[in-house]
Amino acid sequence: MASVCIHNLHRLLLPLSDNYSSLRFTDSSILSMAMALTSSSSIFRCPRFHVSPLRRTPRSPRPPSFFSTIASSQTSEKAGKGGEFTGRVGFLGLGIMGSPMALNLLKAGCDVTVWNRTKSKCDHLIDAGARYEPSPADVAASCNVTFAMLADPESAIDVACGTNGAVKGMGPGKGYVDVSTVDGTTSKLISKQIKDTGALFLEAPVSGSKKPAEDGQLIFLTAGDESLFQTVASLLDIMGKSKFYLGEVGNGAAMKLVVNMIMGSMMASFSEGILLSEKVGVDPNVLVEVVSQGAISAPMFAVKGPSMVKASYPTAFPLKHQQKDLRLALRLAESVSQPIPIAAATNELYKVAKSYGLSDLDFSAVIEALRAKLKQSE
Ligand SMILES: NC(=O)C1=CN([C@@H]2O[C@H](COP(=O)(O)OP(=O)(O)OC[C@H]3O[C@@H](n4cnc5c(N)ncnc54)[C@H](OP(=O)(O)O)[C@@H]3O)[C@@H](O)[C@H]2O)C=CC1
Ligand SMILES: O=CCCC(=O)O
Repeated sequence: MASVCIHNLHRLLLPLSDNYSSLRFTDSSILSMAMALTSSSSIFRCPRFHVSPLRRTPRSPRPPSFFSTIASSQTSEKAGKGGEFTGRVGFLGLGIMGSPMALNLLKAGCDVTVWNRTKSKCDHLIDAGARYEPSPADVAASCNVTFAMLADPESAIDVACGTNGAVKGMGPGKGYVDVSTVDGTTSKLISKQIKDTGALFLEAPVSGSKKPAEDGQLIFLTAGDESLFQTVASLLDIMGKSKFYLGEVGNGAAMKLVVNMIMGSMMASFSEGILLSEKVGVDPNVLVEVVSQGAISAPMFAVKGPSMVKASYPTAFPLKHQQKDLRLALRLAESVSQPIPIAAATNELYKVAKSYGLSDLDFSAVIEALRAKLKQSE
């Protein structure tokens, strides 16, 4: 098995090494990856990552999901309801995800107060009935529960703990729900500062992109104060289709990073496949169709594939955020001494894509990094 593994890794990684100056895979590094893969039977055993107690609480009946092909109009259950939560809801961070999430709360009848670093992004929500406060501290002070959807660990910490950060407005009886994708260390830091005020904390990163956010079809990966999870359950149900409670703070972040690590590698592999099919004269549109009918079918391939073939990358999940998540997943793996060679190579590819100025395009634009190198080699 070891020799097969070494051979395959060799074939996989050496071309990358040849094509990218930033990718340096030597025979010895490939050997150590292969040894890690073959000697670590834990890859095939139960993972060391425990998410106990785990509870998944899907809503019923479910409106159609983003990728569902079932036509249905069951979305009316969201309309006109603030759920069981009757307090004031704050929302910090109104980017691609935060904006539709806050809008869905408003549409459901919630009393929502918004803040965003770039104030103009609040305007359409204010028009839709939201209140506005000039700082995260003011939002937290005027609301019972405050959600935050920020770009990365640095901005999540700054908005929560910085000057005029949410912590300054928190206190007993309040709750802070961070739905940004960050690492566990960041989440624990924010949790501690929030809880030191007497307030409760829940991390709740989401699976699902722009369209699921618009459709209220996100998947929440929550951890932290279970009583806050119960308090905001009806709000999560407005914004999402299911929610998982995963125990202590850090488990939600870890789950999210593992999911996005897999997603980033899948997208990189899919990109290579599209380019190889083009190169050998096989219609990549047909490839997308074939993939969609087989065992490796995934909604992501079906949704992104056709536009990737047309070299169109309308941003749903910015490439810079995917690279951030790979970076954080590598750190997570490092913290438990687990080799993740595929994710490591994938991260290098996304870094190359960023260096080509693709950061703000959809993460499917990673194919352009491969395409550019292909052209250089021709
Ligand atoms: N897009 C997607 O498909 C998904 C994204 N996520 C995660 O959700 C989070 C948000 O993603 P998304 O909405 O796409 O990202 P965007 O880049 O569209 O929005 C980022 C938000 O963070 C704010 N922000 C950035 N830096 C700072 C700072 N230093 N101080 C204050 N505010 C700051 C931005 O404010 P401003 O408007 O002023 O720039 C904006 O509100 C990320 O962690 C991402 O990984 C999770 C699931 C899916
Ligand atoms: O973090 C981004 C996730 C995007 C998705 O789940 O489609």
